Amino acid sequence: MAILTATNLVKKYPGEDQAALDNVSLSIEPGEFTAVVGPSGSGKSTLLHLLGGVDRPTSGTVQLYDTDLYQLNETQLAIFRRRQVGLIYQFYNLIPSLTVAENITLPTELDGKTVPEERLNALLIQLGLAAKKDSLPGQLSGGQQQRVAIGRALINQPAIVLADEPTGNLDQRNSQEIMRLLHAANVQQGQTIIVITHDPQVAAQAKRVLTITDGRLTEGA
Ligand SMILES: Nc1ncnc2c1ncn2[C@@H]1O[C@H](COP(=O)(O)OP(=O)(O)OP(=O)(O)O)[C@@H](O)[C@H]1O
Repeated sequence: MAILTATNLVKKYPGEDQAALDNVSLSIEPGEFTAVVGPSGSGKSTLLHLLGGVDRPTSGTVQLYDTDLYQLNETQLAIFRRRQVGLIYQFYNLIPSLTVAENITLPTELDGKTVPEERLNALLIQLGLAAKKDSLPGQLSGGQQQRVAIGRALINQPAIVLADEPTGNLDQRNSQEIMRLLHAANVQQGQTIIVITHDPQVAAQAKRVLTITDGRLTEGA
């Protein structure tokens, strides 16, 4: 059974004549590792945001397990997203005044829960950030900041991880490290991962590739 099903998704932004997403349907199986490629402006980020409950479609549905995302009200959707969706962005989106540990544990804290110290420490070791636990994002390299963002995305063990150009701002060595961590989450935790990328080397590492052109989705590169 699919973990994520999008049906006839249309997204028209106000004031735009053309739909950013034009009737996109898509089914993702649990544990899939999927890359989404396509030209700039073709609708990749729009699709990712709709799959993750970040924005609302003009029409169409997104179902994660048996929850119809856009039947939820804003509060329900925010809670669902925090628990079930891990989001990773090109420019990390960390909170500058919080330490590495605080950034990573934020989604759990927002749920009124505490991350056990052993789990946090194990994750920091896995991310290669043990020595940076109390550092602020401004004291880290880009690759380190992205690893913090991965920790934050994984801390609640979400059903799906959505990454929008996670390696777009990184050199090849750091890109490889980010991909290694995403693959580890995929293989070891069985997490379902969707990555937007412009990098053919990153797309080549995915089991499935989807292409968006002018808001329309096709299977394959
Ligand atoms: N908030 C918005 N308001 C109006 N138009 C938008 C908005 N966000 C995106 N668009 C438009 O929707 C279309 C798809 O944008 P989107 O960001 O999804 O593309 P993309 O494939 O992710 O591009 P890139 O690879 O450059 O990040 C573009 O024409 C863009 O200008």
